[in-house]
Amino acid sequence: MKMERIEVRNAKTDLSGLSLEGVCFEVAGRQILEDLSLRTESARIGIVGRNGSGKSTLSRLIAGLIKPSSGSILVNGISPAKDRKAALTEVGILFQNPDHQIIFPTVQEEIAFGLRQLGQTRDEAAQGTERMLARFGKSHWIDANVSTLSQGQKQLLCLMAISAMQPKTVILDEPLSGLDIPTGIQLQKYFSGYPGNLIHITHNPEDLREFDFALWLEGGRLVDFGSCDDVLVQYKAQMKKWGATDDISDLSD
Ligand SMILES: Nc1ncnc2c1ncn2[C@@H]1O[C@H](COP(=O)(O)OP(=O)(O)OP(=O)(O)O)[C@@H](O)[C@H]1O
Repeated sequence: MKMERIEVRNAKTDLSGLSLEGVCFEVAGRQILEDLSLRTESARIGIVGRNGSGKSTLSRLIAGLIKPSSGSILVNGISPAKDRKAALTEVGILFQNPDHQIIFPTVQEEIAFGLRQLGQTRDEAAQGTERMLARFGKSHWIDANVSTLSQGQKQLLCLMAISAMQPKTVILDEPLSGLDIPTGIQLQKYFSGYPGNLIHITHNPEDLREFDFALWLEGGRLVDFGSCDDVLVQYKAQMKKWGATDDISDLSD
């Protein structure tokens, strides 16, 4: 168990990558995350851990959607919860369930909204939306009502909406888990070529094949972090061990 180690890959500054310093998160008197500290400049960060270990909560903190109860979080040198304007270009998040993300009734509005948030005019946002749809071969979706899309298609819409904004860091909160195999492979291919940084939450170590850094959460605490290969070897061994027990009451709470 390594709890307090700080990694500085390339002891420069906080201006690139992810930095957590004593991050705690509490809700309704319950400690969800406890004293998370690490620093990395890796462009590909995986987050693993069992159900309920705090992965989604950490991803929302990193995206700045919620604030830590104590401690600080920097993504590429900015505090996403404090500097919401800068966060728009620094960090985007793709949720597991697209219904938690989509807020507009039509495809056009959903993609254009993010671009308007970045300060683009209505015309610029409309052009950016058309370009993004064309890039994914979905120009015919422009006037589609979101309710007519399947889950996988909605996930692709969320991906296009995020990609249009080109954030430096994209957080993937298990976005592939509800998709059919070809769609999952295609999205994974798209992400592996993403020019910015990726933070990928997953239960499947296979998703992190090309990743260089991983952190492992259990019960809201950091069990391990560092080289992805090293962390995943330990993680897989422990998951197998826990999976081999018959005690179903031992499921994470
Ligand atoms: N707003 C909240 N109020 C109360 N409890 C919460 C809240 N948000 C999260 N939790 C609790 O915090 C713990 C961590 O939840 P979180 O969703 O971050 O875990 P996770 O690792 O993403 O789980 P999964 O892999 O199942 O998606 C869970 O026990 C959850 O019930």
